[in-house]
Amino acid sequence: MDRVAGVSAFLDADALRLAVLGGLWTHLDTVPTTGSTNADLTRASAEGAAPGLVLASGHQSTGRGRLARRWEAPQDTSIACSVLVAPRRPMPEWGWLPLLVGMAVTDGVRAATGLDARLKWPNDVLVAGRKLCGILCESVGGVDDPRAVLGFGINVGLRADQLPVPTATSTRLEGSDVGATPLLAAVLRSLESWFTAWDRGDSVVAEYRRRCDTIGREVVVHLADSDVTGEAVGVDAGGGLVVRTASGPRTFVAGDVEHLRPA
Ligand SMILES: O=C(O)CCCC[C@@H]1SC[C@@H]2NC(=O)N[C@@H]21
Repeated sequence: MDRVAGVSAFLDADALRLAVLGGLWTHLDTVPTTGSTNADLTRASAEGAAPGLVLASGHQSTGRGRLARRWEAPQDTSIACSVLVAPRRPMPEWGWLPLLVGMAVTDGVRAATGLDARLKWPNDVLVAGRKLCGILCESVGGVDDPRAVLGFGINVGLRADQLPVPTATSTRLEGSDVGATPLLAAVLRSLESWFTAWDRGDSVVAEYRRRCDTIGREVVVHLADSDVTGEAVGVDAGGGLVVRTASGPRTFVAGDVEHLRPA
């Protein structure tokens, strides 16, 4: 399904424009419902839209998750948002993009709700150990004009019986009555600063480490065909997790990480 134009009662487009447009974000739309905001911006990019575009919705009928999973929530219970960017960093460093979004969501949630949001590598935003946000970044455009769609979904008003899995949570369930509009504005402002800093070549590793509960812990990295145990010691220039294992350091660019104990 394509996006349905109209006024979203959940996300106030005028207030969001006032709060975030003017720098990196150049154009912002909200819609009550759509298929997938990532799909919409992928299409918009192919049709010539300029980077800086933001699309947010209170509902998706075919929301995309990682590993070809679905990402869905009842109408106006979860923020679905995607932004179109044109990173200048070399592509091998684009593994940082989902990490930057995770940092921005962590900071935005903390600023707008006061909740103690933390990161699990690469980009799981957790509150009280439960997942508040899903992030999906996709490369679009050609070799001459590479771009990325950065998509994130933040659970806001979901009740316990509406959670997709028991390990998920929402700002409401964690005790915050924050509205979707101020929360999204805080996340977009933070994403602008983290993306801009990283894109001009600043190191953001120390700031990522400060927000991340994975580094400094004993972890198990679950791979398709094996499990690797060791101490997570850092994140490299490509966004990969560096783990000190019994057989030496290894870097993982993907994998499901389980936290064991503090190292
Ligand atoms: O599997 C995950 O954890 C990632 C979920 C990403 C969901 C967001 S919601 C906005 C954007 N549009 C999509 O279709 N997916 C992402």
